[in-house]
This record gives sequence, C-alpha cells and structure tokens, in this order.
Amino acid sequence: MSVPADPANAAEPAGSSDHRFQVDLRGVIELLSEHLYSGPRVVVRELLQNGVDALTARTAKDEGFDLSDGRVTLELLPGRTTEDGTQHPPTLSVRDNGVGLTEPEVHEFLAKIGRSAKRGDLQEDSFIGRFGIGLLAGFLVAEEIVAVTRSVMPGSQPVEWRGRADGTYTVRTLNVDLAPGTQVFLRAREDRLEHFEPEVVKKRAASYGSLLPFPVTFKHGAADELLNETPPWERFPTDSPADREGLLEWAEGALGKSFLDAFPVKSDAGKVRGVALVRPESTVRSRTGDHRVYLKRMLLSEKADGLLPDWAFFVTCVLNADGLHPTASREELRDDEDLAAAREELGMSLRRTLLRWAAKDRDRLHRLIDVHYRAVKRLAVEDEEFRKLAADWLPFETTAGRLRLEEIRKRSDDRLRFAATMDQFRQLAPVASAQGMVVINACYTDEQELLESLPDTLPVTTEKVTAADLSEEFSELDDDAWDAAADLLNVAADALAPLDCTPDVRRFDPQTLPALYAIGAEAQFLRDVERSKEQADDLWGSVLDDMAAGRPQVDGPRLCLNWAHPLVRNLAATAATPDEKGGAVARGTVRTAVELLYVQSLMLGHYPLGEAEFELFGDSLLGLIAAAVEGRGVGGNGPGAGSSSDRGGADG
Ligand SMILES: Nc1ncnc2c1ncn2[C@@H]1O[C@H](COP(=O)(O)OP(=O)(O)OP(=O)(O)O)[C@@H](O)[C@H]1O
Repeated sequence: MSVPADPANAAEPAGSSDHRFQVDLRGVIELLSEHLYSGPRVVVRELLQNGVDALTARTAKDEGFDLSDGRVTLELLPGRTTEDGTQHPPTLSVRDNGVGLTEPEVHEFLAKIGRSAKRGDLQEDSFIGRFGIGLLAGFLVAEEIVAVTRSVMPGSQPVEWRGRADGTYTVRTLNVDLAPGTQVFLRAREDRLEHFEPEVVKKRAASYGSLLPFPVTFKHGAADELLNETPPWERFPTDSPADREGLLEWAEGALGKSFLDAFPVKSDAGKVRGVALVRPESTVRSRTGDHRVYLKRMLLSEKADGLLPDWAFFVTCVLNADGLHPTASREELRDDEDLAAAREELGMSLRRTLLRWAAKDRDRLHRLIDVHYRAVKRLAVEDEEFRKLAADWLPFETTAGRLRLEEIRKRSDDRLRFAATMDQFRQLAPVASAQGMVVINACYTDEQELLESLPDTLPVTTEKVTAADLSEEFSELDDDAWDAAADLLNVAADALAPLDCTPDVRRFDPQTLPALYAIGAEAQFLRDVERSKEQADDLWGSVLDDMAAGRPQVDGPRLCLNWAHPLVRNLAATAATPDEKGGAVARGTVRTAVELLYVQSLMLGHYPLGEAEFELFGDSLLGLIAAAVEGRGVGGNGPGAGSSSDRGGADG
C-alpha cells in the first residue's frame, strides 16, 4: 500500500468515516489540578470570577443595570445527617445577579469544555475569563457541579444544569419564578472537606474578592458578612504626609510588615493604579516579583513579576490592572506588549516621584538612598535627569570611608578617581588614604558605569587608577638623596631581576610603609597569567602563553622603596659600605632585606604569591634569622652576590 506524500491534501479513501474527538473529563480535571492550578483553593476564585464576568456581561445587555447594582453571595450550607442516617456533606453556593444563561447557552457554554461566551464578544477585554475551563475547577472539590440560572433575556425560563465528573450532564427547565442571575452549588467531596470550612472559604473569598466594586457577601448560618474593602489607592490617593502615614499603617495591617515609605503609582497603559511600598531592608536585584496584583479588582497573585523595570527592586507594589491579561492559570500576568507598556509607564511613575522628592522632599530621598542605594544607582545610570538631580547624594565606598558623591567632589576638586576591582582598591587604599587622596571603590555592579556617565551631567572628570598610577605621583628624590640611594638601587635591581621587577626610590606617604609594589593593569594581567601557568597543565599552559603573547609591551611591575622610611635610608647607608669595611657582606644583608620587602609588599597588596616568591620568602627569612643569631651579615660577594638559594654562611 502506498502512502500519499502529503496526507493532509490527499483525497479521502473510500470507506472512511468521520468521528468526533471524545474528552476524558477525569483526565482533563487531573491536568488542571496537577499542572495548571496551584490547588483546590482556586475554586472560590473561579466561581467568584464567573460571577464578576456575568455582572459585566449584564451591564451590556441590560441598559438599566450598572456594575454597582451587582452582587455576589457566597454561602456555606453546613453538612448534616438525615434521620435515615444519610450523610449530607457541606455545600458551597455562589450566587450572582448577572447575565444568566438561556437553555441553549447552557448546552453551549457550561457543557462544552473550552467554549467561552467571553471570547469573541465585543466586550472581550472587559472579562476576566476567556478559556472556557474555569468552571471545571469545581471538580477539584466536588463530584458534581449544579448551576441554576435564568437569563436576563426577556422570556427566559430558569434552567438547572447538573454536570458530573464522569463527563455526563443533565439539563431541565424549572417552573419557578427566579430573578436573572446564576447560582452554582458544589457539594463537598468526602476527601475535600477542609476546603469547606467556614473560615477557609471566607478567607479565600475575602482575599480574592474584597476589592470588587460591588457587595461581596459571605453567609454561614446566621452570619452574613460583607467582605469588601476600599482599595488603598482610593483611600490614600496622594503623596501627602497624611496619606503616606495612612498607607504605611494600612500596609502593616494588610501585609503584616512595616515599610520605609509609601506612595501612589499609576499607568494609563494597562489601566493600572496602585501603591508602591518601599522595602525596609536592602534587597538583592533578582527579587523583583512580590507584588500583589489585582486584575479587574480580583486578586491575581501575591507574587506577580514583570510589572516594574529592573531597577525598581526596592519597592513592593499593590495594584489593580484593568487592561492587562492573565495566563490560563490565572496566577500570573501574560508577558505581552500591554505588560511591557505598563512596566515602562510604572517605571516613569516611580521615577517622577523620586524626582519630586529630589526637588522638594530631600529627607525622603535620603532615607531611601541610605537603604536602597544599589537600586537608585541603577536608575541613575539609566536616567540622565535623575542622575543630574540625585547623584550628589549617592554614597560610595572610598579610601576615606563611605562618602556621598558631594563630599568626594569637594575633597578631590571634582577629579573622581576610582579603582575598578576590589584587589586594586585594596592595593592602593593605604597609600591613597595616607596622602589624603580619595579613591572610589568601583568594583560593585553599576558603579563604574555610573561614574563614567557622571561627566555628562556634572562638572567632574573621572579616571581609573591603580597603585602604579599613584606611585607615578610620588615625589622624586633630590640629587643628594639620589646619590645616597644609588648603591641600594643597584643591589635591589640585582635582587629583583629574577622576579621581573625593577626597583625605584621615591618619597611618599604613609611614611610607615617602607615599600609599595606597583603594577599597571596590563602588567597585572601578565603577572596573573604567569601565576595561573604554575597551576595549569601543559595544555592550559600553552593557551595561557598564547594569551600573554598577544599583549602589548608594558612597563613591568615596580617595587617602590620609600625614602621617607628610616629602614630604607638605613639600607641605603648599609649598601654604601666600602668593600674594605665588609661591603660585600653588608650588601648581602641589604639584598635579603629587599627580597623580604618585596614579598611583604606583595602580601600587603593582596597579590597572590607564586612558587618562586614563597621560596624566596622562606630563604630570606631564614638567612636573616641565621645572621641575627650569629651576629653577622648575610651573603658576601658584593651586590648581586649569589642567588636566593645559594646564599648564607658567608664570613662576617
Ligand atoms: N455565573 C455565571 N453566569 C453566567 N454564565 C456563566 C457563569 N459561569 C459560567 N458561565 C458561562 O460558562 C462559560 C464557561 O465558564 P468557565 O468558567 O468554564 O470559563 P470562562 O469563564 O469562559 O473562561 P476561563 O476558563 O478563562 O475562566 C462562560 O464563558 C459563561 O458563558
């Protein structure tokens, strides 16, 4: 038998017959409960939501009806045991005075999975539902869903629909007088009784429906409670001190935690209104998703994400969106163009508030910056206007401690120096602070980008510095001092040559630092490659060689000896000892001291030590100790005597 190349376009073979897909309802329910919904708690939400949509639909079909005329009542009918011993578990009913359904509509919409009256309707955007599966959530807690409904269309008869989890249903018309609307009943499944506890139902109904713009009532026995609340953005609509206080107090009660500040936010895109609450503690950037979001005034999620720009991770929002869309699970916002537009506008709304604070309410902005400077720095990077207004208040870690930019500018005459990595900052910190120079530690995210963007908005210059750059600025010696240091430089040059380092003598602060190891960024890279090669196997070693080979020639590392330190001047005097007075031995001692200063300055600068340096350190230290114990100098063949490993034991 040959198979057509494209079966979709092939003529139907003779003898074929048409069939309809069948739906295994239990399989669908399992899919919903295990993979789409977060659990049976969503049942209350789905029934409430159908009530809301039915009321919205009625406003279009019934001229005299307004959404505020609507009402939804949840009632819990307690379980009971009849005289013959039959158990009747509790039943939850949700009643609305919405659009209702005619008998044909019952067949079309209640009994067809995936069929929704809302999709394709002119009012489509004003409904919450659209997928035609929400009602099935009832089967997560009940074996049967019963709906009694009467359409608002004139002449409609009340209809009862009984749908069962095995996929069968019955419909009958009722001969009773019923006002338009729908009442859905769910009788508890034996294994789902916990979802029919009065407190549980009430809490869920309040959490999903308390902000709805019409009465939502919970009835249980004699209790008849209105669950509605006014949304916080309507109660506290401005950024005035009184509204701010009210909002903070509201947040403490509603969210169970206190916030640093609070203010209203809005966006026309997505029709969003709400409040932003400034977190009391500094937060990590990845934590952006714990906003409480209502969609058409029904709770969608307490952990919604994607509503604010990345930099706004310092606020938690509570907001309602009339123009955004849920995903099918109804627990997240659909990531679409409308959400992107709303995110952009909400970001602008936050930014406007911060700009207003910068102009008129500085204390508030200062308080916020103190805790959330990371987020605010991100905004300053992205937003020139904000940068201009607020940059001076941003704090930076510097060699003089934590300072606001304003202070750093004052102390450095608007010349902003920064170290790009933590290691570089550590290396230059002692020298910079001893010289009263302020260097900013720009190793944190956004810091360097922000500093480099500052000259666009402020009269400042910025420059990246390393310890090597600082040492360029150390004072040169006068001629006499140069002469005095000449022998020391010779010995040091000889001692440091095997280490690819050249000595220098300058005068610098702090005077307590005898030597500074200075290395520019390029030379640092080559040094790192060398250190890595020691750890790497042959393959990696040759890769590293290739990396190093492609780099430009640079000035190598320098050991800058400090003429202001007495030890260095003593070493210079010792190195100048005439040969007849034991000069060779004296220079051996100086050489060992230079080697030790070299290793010490590496360690002070937090540079990793290589094998040669460890060996050198051990040998030099032992040599010095031996010399001290025996009361003699170290080495003996003049400047350049021996190597680090063949030294010691010379006559003294
Ligand atoms: N309380 C009600 N009043 C009137 N019609 C209702 C009611 N509940 C359900 N319906 C009808 O049944 C249809 C199916 O409801 P269901 O909850 O399964 O899906 P939906 O609300 O359309 O979409 P979604 O799955 O996104 O919630 C609805 O489109 C609506 O026509």
